[in-house]
Amino acid sequence: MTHASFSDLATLRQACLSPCPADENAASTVAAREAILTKPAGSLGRLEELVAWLARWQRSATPTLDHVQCLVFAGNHGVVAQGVSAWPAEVTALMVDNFRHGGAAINQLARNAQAKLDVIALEDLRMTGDFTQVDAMTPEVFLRVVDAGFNAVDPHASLVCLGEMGIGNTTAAAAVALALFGDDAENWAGPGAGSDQAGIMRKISVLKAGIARHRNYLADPLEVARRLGGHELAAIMGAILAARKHNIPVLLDGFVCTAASAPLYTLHPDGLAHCRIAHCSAEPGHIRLAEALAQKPLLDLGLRLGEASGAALVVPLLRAALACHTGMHSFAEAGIAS
Ligand SMILES: Cc1cc2ncn([C@H]3O[C@H](COP(=O)(O)O)[C@@H](O)[C@H]3O)c2cc1C
Ligand SMILES: O=C(O)c1cccnc1
Repeated sequence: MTHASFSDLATLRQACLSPCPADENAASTVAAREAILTKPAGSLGRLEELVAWLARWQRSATPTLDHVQCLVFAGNHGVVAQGVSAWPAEVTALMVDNFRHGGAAINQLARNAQAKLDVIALEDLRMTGDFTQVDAMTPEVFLRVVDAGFNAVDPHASLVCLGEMGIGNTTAAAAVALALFGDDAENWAGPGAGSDQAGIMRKISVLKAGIARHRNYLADPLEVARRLGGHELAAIMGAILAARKHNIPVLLDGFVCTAASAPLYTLHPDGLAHCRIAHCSAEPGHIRLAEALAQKPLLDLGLRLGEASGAALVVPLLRAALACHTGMHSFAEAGIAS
């Protein structure tokens, strides 16, 4: 039995508007040690910044990666009825089974990262409402899935990798991005899991119809998430809030995961400071979305999968960064005049 964390939208909004501050002391202790290690200053590039980021959000000058949790949320989307995915909605449940039997890409990548994989199927994989016709979620369902995401985070994790599975969710993600950041629907619509040009054109029409239908409510990022998003996207938002509360840094995966996180940034500019975008998805809107969140994705490998695959791939990189930081000798220890 999980406990309810957000009893109403006002409580959730308050949590989003008051993210706890970083531990800058831990980050500066790490930076001070970085400066005396046997290398030219700054020569490990972003690896140095990543160790400081871990320290800042774990609130420890000696960050660890002992307990890495990969958390994949699954949900189904009513908007699939509009022909926006190359795949039928049934594939969501089949992939959840595949995750449970160890057969998906994320099973291999999580094991490779020495991470625990938790898969949460939301609302028994019932569909959201088709956002061209109705709200994707009622306030009750929205709060329930945000809660499910919040409660899925292991409070003892050293790092959480977030990801998703949900046929049709690149359309929900694009709708959220379009509502929050504007621009043309064409710039947020991509092939997702393999839509052809005709499928992308349908997606663009669906995005425009969704924005038109909900236009009077889109100034509020929580309404954007509730009306246009999805169960797994809302759960990702809840997980990000929980991670902040439990001092856990977060790796966001690709386009869908980043779009899910975006309402927290528009509600508070510091709301995603404990999160890093792990990689730049091949989904064309992702780089634009990362820029809107003032982030630079860590890897760019042309992945377009989701499932937390890109996030899990960054874990070995973080282990490498930590190994240098903790294992290297100082100039004094090595007898090198600096
Ligand atoms: C077999 C399979 C495995 C997947 N794993 C992740 N996705 C990814 O593709 C889906 C989104 O694309 P769209 O919006 O075009 O439906 C999501 O489930 C996402 O996680 C998959 C998709 C498929 C088909
Ligand atoms: O980057 C993503 O999140 C993505 C891309 C394609 C399909 N599903 C997810």
